[in-house]
Amino acid sequence: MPANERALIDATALRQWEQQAAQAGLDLMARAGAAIAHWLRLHYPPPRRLLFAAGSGNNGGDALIAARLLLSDYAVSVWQPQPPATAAAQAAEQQYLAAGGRLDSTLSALPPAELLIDGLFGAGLNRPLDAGWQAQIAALDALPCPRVALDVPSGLDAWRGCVQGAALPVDHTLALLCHKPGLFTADGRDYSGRVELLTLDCPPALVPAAQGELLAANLAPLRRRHNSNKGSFGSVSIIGGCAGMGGAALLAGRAALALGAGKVRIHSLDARLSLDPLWPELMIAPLGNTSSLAADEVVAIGPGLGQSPQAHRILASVLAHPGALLLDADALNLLAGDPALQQQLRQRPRPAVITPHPAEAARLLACSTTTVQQDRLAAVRRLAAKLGVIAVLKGAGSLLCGPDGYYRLCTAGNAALASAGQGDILSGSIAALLAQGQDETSAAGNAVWLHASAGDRYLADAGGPIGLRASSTLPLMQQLLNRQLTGSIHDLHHRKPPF
Ligand SMILES: NC(=O)C1=CN([C@@H]2O[C@H](COP(=O)(O)OP(=O)(O)OC[C@H]3O[C@@H](n4cnc5c(N)ncnc54)[C@H](O)[C@@H]3O)[C@@H](O)[C@H]2O)[C@@H](O)CC1
Ligand SMILES: Nc1ncnc2c1ncn2[C@@H]1O[C@H](COP(=O)(O)OP(=O)(O)O)[C@@H](O)[C@H]1O
Ligand SMILES: [K+]
Repeated sequence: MPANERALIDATALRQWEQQAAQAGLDLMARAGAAIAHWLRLHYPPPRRLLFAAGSGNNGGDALIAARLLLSDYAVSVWQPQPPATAAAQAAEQQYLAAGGRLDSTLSALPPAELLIDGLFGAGLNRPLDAGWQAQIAALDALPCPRVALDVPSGLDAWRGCVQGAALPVDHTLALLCHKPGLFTADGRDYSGRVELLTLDCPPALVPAAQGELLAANLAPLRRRHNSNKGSFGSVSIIGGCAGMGGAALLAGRAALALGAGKVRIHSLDARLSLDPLWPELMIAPLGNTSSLAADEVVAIGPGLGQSPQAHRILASVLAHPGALLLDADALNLLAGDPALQQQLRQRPRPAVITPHPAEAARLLACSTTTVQQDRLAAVRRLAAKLGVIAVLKGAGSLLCGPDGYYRLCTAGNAALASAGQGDILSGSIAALLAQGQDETSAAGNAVWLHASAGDRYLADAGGPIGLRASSTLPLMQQLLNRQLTGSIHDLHHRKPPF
């Protein structure tokens, strides 16, 4: 996807964009209606019985314009529960009626349709749907035909990805002008189906600066020269693995090795953990003091760390590590409980990476997990600003954000990754990419993408999301990474790839 099509624009900037386009004489609703009609002709060619649901806002206006353009070739019905409330939607209604279209306010009175086009609510949904609307959504949901949402599935918050009372799950969503983050995070993926962007060919001069983007991987910088050795790919120290939680540190360590770190050492809080028999390449040492850490090594602290006084002490001293630093799991829980540690983190010259899941994020922000999940973007921005870090808010539609508020949203991944130990895999993977010289933003973004995409590969191969163990994610990630690099390696040698 080209970079400009990955842009994410906040609600306020989108409104301004809309106004500036209107001032420049661009009729965005006409363009949206035409693009929607074109898309429908291509994907659901005539003859067909189409049912448009047209709401009172501009989302309904888009539906009415598309309906008018398709009147001649399709059997078109329009369900309009309320009259249009904006001037643009009123004009669209007039044109539709003038072209011979019919409107109906009773859904049950309409003939059965072969395709439902949902233009009830779009990006302007601004409060939860009441019981009456929820019943209308349920009635639409009961229709036995495929559905296409215009801009956003009705009832889904375009910006936060939360269902507002009820939402209509669809097969396709046609995002208009730009992608909306709510299509991909929180509940978004469960409702939006396959998302396609209709850019409406807006002249680049009118396009505002983006506040975020859909995450894309850039793994080419990880390609390797023949003339390299393990020292070329950095060292990682994983600090964690207290009694009963050694597996977390081992998973993180294995991930760091699998994703290409030159050397990986686990500093375990449990002296009994001295060897990983399946991965003997991992060096395991009991936790000494942090003076044994080299300044240029990558430190990942947290997997299986526990919250003992010893864990607290080691975290306090590791925050002074001058090299790259990643905090996960119990390191984040300790951080949440101690403002002095937070202050230390903020003062680091080199910003750390933190990888909270929603419950850890809630502890760090002193709010509930529900509050985090109701506005994941606001939460990740607050975390990054409050702690001066690169924050990764994990979960469906992982979000990455730096202290400047610019964010990236991962559209890959699925519930196959909702299994124990996957967070440890992600931590070790980020550490591996940091060790190979990627900066914090790139390492976190690339590792999140590889991890989520490995989950998608599993889903496709296994036919479903059940049964992916954290350990089994590693070979999938390794393969994805190597395949991404292959092109660059062959470019390097000016040879045609053999496959
Ligand atoms: N942003 C843009 O530049 C463009 C926007 N367009 C369309 O315009 C849409 C946004 O239009 P609007 O801002 O008019 O908003 P919508 O059409 O999404 O709907 C808002 C209307 O529903 C009402 N409403 C909101 N929440 C409600 C609730 N819970 N219960 C009952 N009523 C509720 C509002 O008061 C308003 O009347 C986009 O989604 C897109 O389809 C396109 O026409 C093209 C370009
Ligand atoms: N439903 C989901 N969709 C996409 N990614 C998910 C989903 N559930 C979990 N993940 C990913 O799996 C990982 C789980 O991490 P975490 O919750 O810390 O697990 P653990 O504590 O068991 O290691 C994160 O990278 C998260 O983004
Ligand atoms: K809609």
